Amino acid sequence: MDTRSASHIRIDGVNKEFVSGRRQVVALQDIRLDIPQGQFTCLLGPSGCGKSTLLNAVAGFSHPTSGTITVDGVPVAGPGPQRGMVFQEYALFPWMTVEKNIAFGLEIRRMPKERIAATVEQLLGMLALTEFRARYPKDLSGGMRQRVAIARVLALDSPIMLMDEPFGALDALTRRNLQDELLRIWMETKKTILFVTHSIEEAIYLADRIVVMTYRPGTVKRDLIVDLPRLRDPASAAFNDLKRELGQLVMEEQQRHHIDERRMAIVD
Ligand SMILES: Nc1ncnc2c1ncn2[C@@H]1O[C@H](COP(=O)(O)OP(=O)(O)OP(=O)(O)O)[C@@H](O)[C@H]1O
Repeated sequence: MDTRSASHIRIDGVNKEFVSGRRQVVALQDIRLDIPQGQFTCLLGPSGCGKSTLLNAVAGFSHPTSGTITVDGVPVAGPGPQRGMVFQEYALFPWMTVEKNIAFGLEIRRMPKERIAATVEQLLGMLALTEFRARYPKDLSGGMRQRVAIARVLALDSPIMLMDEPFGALDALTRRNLQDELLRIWMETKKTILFVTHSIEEAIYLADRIVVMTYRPGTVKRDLIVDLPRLRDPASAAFNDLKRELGQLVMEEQQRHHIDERRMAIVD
């Protein structure tokens, strides 16, 4: 797979405001992040701190109110082939089989049939889906559906993968299996990954770097490098030290969230 193309993300002074009714929400305020090629970065924080807003802006689905986002120096003006997105809800076509779902993006790109077949074959193997190739999404477990969603993005060979709580709806065991698969794929392909989660453990297990965000306005509260060797052991002392430190930071923001909700209930 070609991973040499564009994949350095630069987020420079990004602000995003939403107006809903009488209220103005500052979802992002002055976000500055430089994400080098091949880095696995997790955006961590409680609900409402702007993680999805930032990811959607990098994807090009929505535009910042001000500031710029570039990929290898080129401003993001909309969705683009170098940025693949995996959502929490597996965005599969229910009327297509597993292999058709994986092939779809390649057919749109008019890739030659033999190359599509070879790519689909490789991905079915990589994600342990070969024996489920003829099934429809409704006949798959949540974990398998998410595997198909990941395979679909990998098929397009985007050098950047944007993942919005992709394992949030899965049970603990399936989640850990998919985390391990994602790590293996990332090590093989060296894609740049920007991954949203509100799970502290998931962030420490996966990331090279964790960016903790504040609740309203969404700013960078802490930006740290995780230098524990992989595969990481959630039972180790170093893992738990970091978990405690991050837990404290996230808790502070969660409390601000609760206070804000109570205040709004009184105002309403
Ligand atoms: N389209 C919108 N219109 C108005 N406000 C919005 C809109 N999208 C997001 N917001 C607000 O912006 C803030 C950030 O939302 P966002 O969804 O990015 O947070 P998040 O950290 O991803 O939370 P979650 O984990 O719940 O998805 C929230 O206060 C949210 O209510």
